[in-house]
Parts: sequence; C-alpha cells; structure tokens
Amino acid sequence: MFSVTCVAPVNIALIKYWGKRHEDLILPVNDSLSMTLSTNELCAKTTITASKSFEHNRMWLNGEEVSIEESSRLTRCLKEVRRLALATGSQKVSPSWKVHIASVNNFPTAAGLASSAAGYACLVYSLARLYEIPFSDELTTVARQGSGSACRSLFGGFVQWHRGVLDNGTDSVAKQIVSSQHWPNMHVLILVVNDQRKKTASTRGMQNAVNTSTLLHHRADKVVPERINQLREAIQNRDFQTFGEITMRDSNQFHAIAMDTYPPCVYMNDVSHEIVSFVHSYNNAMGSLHAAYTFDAGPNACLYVLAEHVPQLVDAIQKVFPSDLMDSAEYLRGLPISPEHLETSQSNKIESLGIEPKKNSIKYIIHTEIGQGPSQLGEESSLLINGLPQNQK
Ligand SMILES: Nc1ncnc2c1ncn2[C@@H]1O[C@H](COP(=O)(O)OP(=O)(O)OP(=O)(O)O)[C@@H](O)[C@H]1O
Ligand SMILES: C[C@@](O)(CCOP(=O)(O)OP(=O)(O)O)CC(=O)O
Repeated sequence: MFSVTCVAPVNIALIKYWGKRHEDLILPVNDSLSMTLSTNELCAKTTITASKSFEHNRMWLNGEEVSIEESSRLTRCLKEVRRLALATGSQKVSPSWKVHIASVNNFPTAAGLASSAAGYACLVYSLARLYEIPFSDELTTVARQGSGSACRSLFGGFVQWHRGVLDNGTDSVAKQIVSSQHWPNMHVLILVVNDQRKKTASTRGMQNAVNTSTLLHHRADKVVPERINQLREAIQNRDFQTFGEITMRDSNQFHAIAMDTYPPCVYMNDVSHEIVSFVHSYNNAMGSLHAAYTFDAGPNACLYVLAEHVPQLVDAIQKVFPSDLMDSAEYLRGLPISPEHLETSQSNKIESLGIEPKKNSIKYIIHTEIGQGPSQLGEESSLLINGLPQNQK
C-alpha cells in the first residue's frame, strides 16, 4: 500500500478565463493570468492511497463519498496521469492498481472561491507524486482537463495559462511568470458576501456566453492579448497602479460579458456593486490606487492590496460595511492585523468617503497573501487510514 498527501492553493484570476473552444479538452478562447494564494489560509488537501488489494477506485470529497465513474473530469484526470506514469513514472506504484482518494477544502466548496481549481490541482499533483512523475508542462494540461483554472494552481506567484492553438490542446499550458518572492508584500482580502453554492456554475455560464455574447469574442480577440502584455510588465515592475487598473477593468469586462449573455447571467449582487463603488471612492481619497477588486463567478470580492496598506483598508471597510460580528475571531480570518496599525490609520480621510454605512452586508473577511504552488505533506497529515477515511470501515 502506497500513500501520498499534498496541499494545493487557490488562484484568483486577474485576467479571467471565460469561454472554451473545446468543451471536453477544456481549451479556452483566451489566455488568462492569475495570482496564487497562500495555502495557509485557503487550500485543498488530498490523500491518495494505491493498493493491489483495492477492488474499485473510490473518492471522498469533504467526507462524503462521490462516484469517480460518474464524473468524466475525474475519470479523465486519472486516465491521463496514469498514461504519464507509464511513460515517465518510476513504476514503484503500478498504474494498474486501484486508488482511494480523500480530499477536503478548508473553505466553502463551489461558492465561487475557486475550489475546483485547488481541488483538481491537488488531485493531479498528488497522483504525480504517487507515481513519481517529474513535474512538466504536460502535468498542467492534465489539471486543465479537471477544471480549466486548475492548471494555474500548479504554480505559486503569478501564472499565465496560454490558450494554445493546437486542436489536441498539448500547447494549452500554464507557466509561472514570477514566483511569490518577486512581490512578497502582495496581500489579498476576500470579502465574503455569500458562501452558499452559486446558481450558475462557471462551466455552464461560460458555455452560454460563448454561444450568445458578441462582446466575449471581441474581448478574446482584441482586448485580452494587449492586457496580458501590459499586466505582465506591471508585475515585472511591481507597478501597483497599472496592476490594479487592469485587474479592475478586466473584472468589469468579465461581468459585462455575463450581462451580455442571453439570457443574462448575474453573478454580482447589490453588495458587490457597493464594494466596487467603495474601492473607487477609497482610492480617490488616498490619491492613488491602494486597492483593486476582482469578482469571479459569484458576489464575493477579492481585493488586492499591498501589506502596508492592509490595516487602513480594513479600517475603511469596517466603517463603510460595519458588522455586528466585527469583534469576533470568525469575522476577520487568516493573517492577523496589528491593532497599533489600525489606530494609526488615517481615519479622517476614510470618514470623508461620504458613503452611507451598510450594516452586516459582508459575512466575513479572509486576509491572505501571495503564495507558493502545491506541496507534499508527511504521513501524519494523511486523510486515509489503511485506505479509508477514519469514520469508515
Ligand atoms: N478538493 C477537491 N477535490 C476534487 N474536486 C473538487 C474539490 N473541491 C471541489 N471540487 C470539484 O469542483 C466542483 C466545484 O466547482 P465550481 O466551479 O462549481 O465551484 P468553485 O470552483 O468553488 O467556483 P469558481 O470556479 O467559479 O471559482 C465540486 O463540485 C467538485 O466537483
Ligand atoms: C470566473 C473564473 O473563476 C472561471 C473559472 O472557471 P472554471 O475553471 O471553474 O471552469 P471549468 O473549466 O468549466 O471547470 C475565471 C478564472 O478563474 O479565470
């Protein structure tokens, strides 16, 4: 019996992937660019055990057994990694043995917080460790076939998923632009407005958009190629002004495409729009960009902010979006914020934003930072004992 346990990060796109040119191979209509978040606050953790004696492939997601056979994406990932194992693996673990897989996310699943990205990246990375397959671009093409955005979670720092031009998808790979060390003070505040399952899954939403939105095709052909180059340069130069503006514009254009879909697909809600207005007013008051928002296929905001500006931004959020739970540990999760910093923040500027406070519209905030790619953990972290979750016989 052989077992490995790994963690993989969430990534949040700055230039969004939205639309496929091939459904099964998951080939996108445009390049996308993301930042990987630290696994300390948000991660998927997966244990895979292989044994000659297992009769079936089995999987447990957040403690519930799920059918691998019924999921074409899971089946495809397993098949593709086993193909790589036969070609380049060590053969210590036979690819013909059945596997038992357990995976947990330490944050809400399918709520627009990129659980599929972390989940499939973790699955593919763990399988690669199990079969001792050397890391290569090809591994990102396998994760891509689990969920498109998952290919970007195989790296830390800033990552570009190249759309590729080939019909078989072998050139549709993710590559790291720079590691997390390049811009280590890049922090993120995730403002959780709603952590319930979303109405229209990304897969379905982007299918409808490809079929009905003319704006989507303009964006893919004309807008994204230029934006990718500008954003890559901004990242190289650690230029937060350009970085922030491109990020916000791309989020806005992605949601404009959702609205241009027929019938329209609405992911942001009233609170999301209030957060957008707040960020623009806050930046105006600061005299330059101190925060940049992006929204995935849901109402939750992801704010990029440099570490030194976090206390002041949190202070402003608490003034404009006060919560009854503000003093509880559940409200501000993740990295701590020092109280002295909060006191010294320039509250006079923030008072003058002129926005009517909106009580209890943000459920909680996750404070995290740029992070590294997946990693393997020791045996003590295993989610399976003798191939089964602890509560199973
Ligand atoms: N840890 C995991 N291991 C394997 N698969 C996972 C894991 N977590 C999530 N998934 C898969 O991803 C699906 C959720 O994907 P979905 O795209 O609907 O939500 P999301 O990834 O949270 O949101 P978004 O991609 O819009 O940010 C789950 O139903 C499951 O099939
Ligand atoms: C809005 C997004 O988060 C969409 C992510 O879509 P998925 O990768 O979840 O879609 P599938 O490939 O169909 O599984 C933007 C992004 O992450 O680039």
